[in-house]
Amino acid sequence: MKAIIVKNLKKYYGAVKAVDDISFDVNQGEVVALLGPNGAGKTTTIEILEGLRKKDSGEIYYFDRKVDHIDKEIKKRIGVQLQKTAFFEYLTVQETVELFAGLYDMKVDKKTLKNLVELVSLGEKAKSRVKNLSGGQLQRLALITALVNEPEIIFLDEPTTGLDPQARRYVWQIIETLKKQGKTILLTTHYMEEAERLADRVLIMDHGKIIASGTVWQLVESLNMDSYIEFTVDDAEKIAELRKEIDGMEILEEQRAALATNDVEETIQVLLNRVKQMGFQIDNITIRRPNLEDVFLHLTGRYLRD
Ligand SMILES: Nc1ncnc2c1ncn2[C@@H]1O[C@H](COP(=O)(O)OP(=O)(O)OP(=O)(O)O)[C@@H](O)[C@H]1O
Repeated sequence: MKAIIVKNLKKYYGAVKAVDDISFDVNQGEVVALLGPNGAGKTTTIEILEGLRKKDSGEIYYFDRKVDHIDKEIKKRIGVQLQKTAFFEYLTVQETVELFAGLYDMKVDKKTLKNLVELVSLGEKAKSRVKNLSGGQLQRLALITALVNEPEIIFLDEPTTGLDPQARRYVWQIIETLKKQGKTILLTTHYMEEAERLADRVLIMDHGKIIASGTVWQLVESLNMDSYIEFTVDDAEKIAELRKEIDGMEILEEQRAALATNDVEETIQVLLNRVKQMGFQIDNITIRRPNLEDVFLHLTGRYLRD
């Protein structure tokens, strides 16, 4: 049984095709990431599935049942973390969890409450007021609100946006724990590392469309490139000059470039020879495997991180 099936989903805002005829499914127990830049249509998609926005057209199935609107029955089985959650500053963590449980007509007993706050490592903060929490702690509290009703499917809209690397890793560990518990998770992100680390399957979205999907491995394999050579040049003009000379070279930032290749040795030799002839130097040469960023660049000609 599929947890979710989406067929030909559309949502336009005037001329903006926020979601433009997308189809996908999510298996039970699977973690699927909707990966794409700002404005790709990720939030619109997920909020339609949560019942927070109306679709223009298309079909949605939950647990193999076609649903025309997201009814109570479904809402009991899904957990929702919005991109931004507003909390009451003067409530404590514990009171906030109780409040959210109340929205589901549920009362959380002491044990469940303890389990929830400990899952997101807020045990010591249970009696602290929301206004005294850090950004990372608030984000973890927002995660709890998606879990209070013990859902089978969890929607996470950009669960780590704005967090520092350490706080981000913390949230990733929690999501991995939920995955181990067998939860089905659909998350949105514009961080390729997040999709690479958490997702069983990635749906790459751009301009309202799913432009590629598969496991990270499948997506990266589709590039047909073994390696990327990256290097820096201490002069932005020279890097542009070099790009004209070398096929397949991409400028990453002003002074950094990447070159896709299936033959590292030969490509490095060609590169070094050319650079020598042109009379300058390259530094910081690294060789790495292709990643989702390269896939996005290959498909759209743009960088995901921009
Ligand atoms: N309520 C709305 N009214 C008009 N346009 C909207 C509305 N909501 C979203 N859009 C537009 O639809 C497009 C998709 O937006 P959406 O928020 O779904 O993208 P996203 O991929 O989630 O991006 P982000 O990461 O910034 O949230 C954008 O062009 C956005 O401006």
